[in-house]
Amino acid sequence: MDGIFAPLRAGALTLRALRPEDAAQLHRLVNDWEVARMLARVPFPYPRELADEWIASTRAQIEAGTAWHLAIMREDALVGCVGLTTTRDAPRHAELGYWVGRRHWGQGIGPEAAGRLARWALANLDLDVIHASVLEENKRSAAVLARIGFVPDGMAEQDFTARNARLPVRRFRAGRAELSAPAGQPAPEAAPQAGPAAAPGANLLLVAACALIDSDGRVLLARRPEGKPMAGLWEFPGGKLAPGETPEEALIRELKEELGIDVSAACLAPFAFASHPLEGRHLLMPLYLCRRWAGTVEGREGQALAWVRPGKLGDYAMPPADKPLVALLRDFL
Ligand SMILES: Nc1nc2c([nH]c(=O)n2[C@@H]2O[C@H](COP(=O)(O)OP(=O)(O)OP(=O)(O)O)[C@@H](O)[C@H]2O)c(=O)[nH]1
Repeated sequence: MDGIFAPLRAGALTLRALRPEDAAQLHRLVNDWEVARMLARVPFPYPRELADEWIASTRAQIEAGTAWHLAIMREDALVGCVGLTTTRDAPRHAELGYWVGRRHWGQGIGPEAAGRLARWALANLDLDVIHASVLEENKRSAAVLARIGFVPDGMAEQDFTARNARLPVRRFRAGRAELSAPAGQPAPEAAPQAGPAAAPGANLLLVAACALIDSDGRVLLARRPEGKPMAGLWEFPGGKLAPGETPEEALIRELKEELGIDVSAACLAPFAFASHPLEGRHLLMPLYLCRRWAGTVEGREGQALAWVRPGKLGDYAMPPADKPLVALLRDFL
């Protein structure tokens, strides 16, 4: 096992860091004109030593946090590679690419692997947009991107090493709105239609949230995990009100479930509220402050947590509804 990257499961596939011993298999798959001719930076013929060098460079990039090129494994066999590279001159943007060995084509490996890496990246890296380019003639790859949720983003040109030519490429892009549901699953629940007969407030989404403040005056933010709408954004812990619950009851329950702490209603001080359109509904979210709780704060649902100084809250990407709350908190604390 190597500790530089925790492998990702994608159906029957595993995406893991490339290892030196993958070089021979990788070389066999990529040293194929049908594969190399579609890839911008792959030479043909592909020298065997290049596989060693490239694998070493991918491991250095993962450690530096600049790119994640991963082996697509099915059982013990390497079947292709999928990669995501951060864009140096555009913060919060990255570029996705992948290839699958010819003998493994037509088995749904591309969408499964590329979709998983793209969703993981939006949830775990500081990104908002993922781009991808495919050679204009590469209809198969364009279809894979569309299936994952990528949308067309115009045309461009790129140098293709194996062809020794500059060729037209189709650009694609996807953000949280496009990638929030795993491939093949429906997008987040549709908003109920509030017709003329609907009860007042029927379109409201009631969410209670809490700014936990520690003894150093730092505020707790939690990162929305992969698979949820807006994955990767930071938010105040909390959640939707269950039927019949008060905001305080909902928060006490959510803070126990999400963070493993016990909070009493007397320690929840109402502070401000957010009122914002959200996915066809209208979010109404009271924000409480809490400085006293019992137990140790831990991410019970695998979510990343950060204790943030008020002056640094602006460095964390949060849902649009939270922006005014952050400004108020900064002034208050
Ligand atoms: N907890 C919390 N939710 C927020 C914040 N800002 C904001 O827009 N929201 C939105 O309010 C809703 C919170 O609901 P939730 O967290 O219980 O629900 P969920 O969709 O994540 O999952 P669930 O339905 O499985 O419980 C989400 O749509 C979330 O994006 C915030 O600061 N804290």
